[in-house]
Amino acid sequence: MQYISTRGAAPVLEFEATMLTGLARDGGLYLPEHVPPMTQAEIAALAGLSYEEQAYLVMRPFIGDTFSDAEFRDLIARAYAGFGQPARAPLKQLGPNHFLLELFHGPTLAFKDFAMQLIGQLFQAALARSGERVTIVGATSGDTGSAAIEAFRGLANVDVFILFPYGRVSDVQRRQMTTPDDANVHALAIDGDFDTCQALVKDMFNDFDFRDGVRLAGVNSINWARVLAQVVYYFSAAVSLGAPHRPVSFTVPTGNFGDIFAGYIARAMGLPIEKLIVATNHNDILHRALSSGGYVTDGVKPSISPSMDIQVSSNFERALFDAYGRDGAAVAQLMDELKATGGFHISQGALEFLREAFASGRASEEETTATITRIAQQTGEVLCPHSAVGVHVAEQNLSATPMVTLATAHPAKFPDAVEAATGQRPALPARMADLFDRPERVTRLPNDLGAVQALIRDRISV
Ligand SMILES: Cc1ncc(COP(=O)(O)O)c(C=O)c1O
Ligand SMILES: N[C@@H](CCOP(=O)(O)O)C(=O)O
Repeated sequence: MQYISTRGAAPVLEFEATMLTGLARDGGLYLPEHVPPMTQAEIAALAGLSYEEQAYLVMRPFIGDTFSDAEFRDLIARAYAGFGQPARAPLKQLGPNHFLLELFHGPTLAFKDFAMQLIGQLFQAALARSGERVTIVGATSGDTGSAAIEAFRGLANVDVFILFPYGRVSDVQRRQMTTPDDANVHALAIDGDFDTCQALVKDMFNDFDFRDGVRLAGVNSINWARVLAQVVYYFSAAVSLGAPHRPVSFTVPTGNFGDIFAGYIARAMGLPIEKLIVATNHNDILHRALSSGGYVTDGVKPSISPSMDIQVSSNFERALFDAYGRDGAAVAQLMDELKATGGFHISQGALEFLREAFASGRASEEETTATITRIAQQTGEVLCPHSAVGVHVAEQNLSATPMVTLATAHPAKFPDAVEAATGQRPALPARMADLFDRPERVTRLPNDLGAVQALIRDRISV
């Protein structure tokens, strides 16, 4: 299995190098050269298997000979052993044809754990073999950061630097990043928004002296392995609802487009997904782009679903690559235009391609709060604000096809928004009960590439 860049001008890589590289050297994102299909019989055979076995069967064709079969099975088992639910991703019924896929039972209470716990294992195995050390740098709007820290804390051959927007993550999210006391964990509060943090990370990857000097690695969803691990739960949910004999639709609370792009890969592998519905909060660039063809940034507005406060949605580039017939030069031109002018127009042909797979909707702040209130009253399920955005949009798109909405975080990560909607403050799990008593360790930095790079060099003594 070989991986190519969305901008067509970076080396073609095998799985291991793709995973350890993160962003391609031409600024693009890696994708498999061909998506390996699963037959109807292979999909049907997933029903009733453990999540771990489904994960092995779905991901195996993508990893080439990076790991032996036994090693890969073992790494998957280790990755999910710490999840609080035997089903890993339980499916709950919300309404007659509407289901909720709970993805928040991992160690940091968000869907990010599904991928991050696995790539933590894959990195450790690969680095143990090569004897290399890496510097992981990640941008977060709140959840990726804590998931990455949890997956890599305490490892001898990894330093992990997480850039989060100062004052724009919830208190629980911030403390999850600032309270681990491991020497290899570095939480950096940046003056700016998530897009600022993500741009700094990409700039570090595009500075080859720095990149090679510190042996930079990325664990944002620019890393293909992150997307791959998220493909699995689309299969697990769909087969439990009757796939491949019955199609299913998914609504996905969306920011950086990584999670929904994993659904797109599942669909490309042959999973009968009728529609993938992008659900945004009032940072609705993706909804506007799919509605009008204009992808135009207009500044990140804080919301009660802060993890989706994103305007420059990294993984949309992967979808554009397919929509433009895998023409890397065309994608590079769009991305240059985005950087220079803050937007671009999607061609009619590409837009039609995207609309065949994706639909979209948005939820206002009021609609999000009202959805948390109503669903708690009707079903007893307490949604986090991101999941509520998803449920609101899904409800506008219900049909005869079963709809699965992804519940992407635990409500206790966003207690203020949930309390405002339900009158009840959701409790953190017992293992996190002392989160607010632990001392915080964080460095505040301006939006200045040189300052961030200097700090990283200093901390790792390069
Ligand atoms: C809780 C939550 N929901 C939804 C999203 C959006 O997911 P994606 O960025 O993959 O579109 C995020 C951030 O990634 C998140 O943390
Ligand atoms: N919502 C994310 C933003 C980063 O997304 P990623 O999937 O590219 O890591 C977060 O919580 O940090």
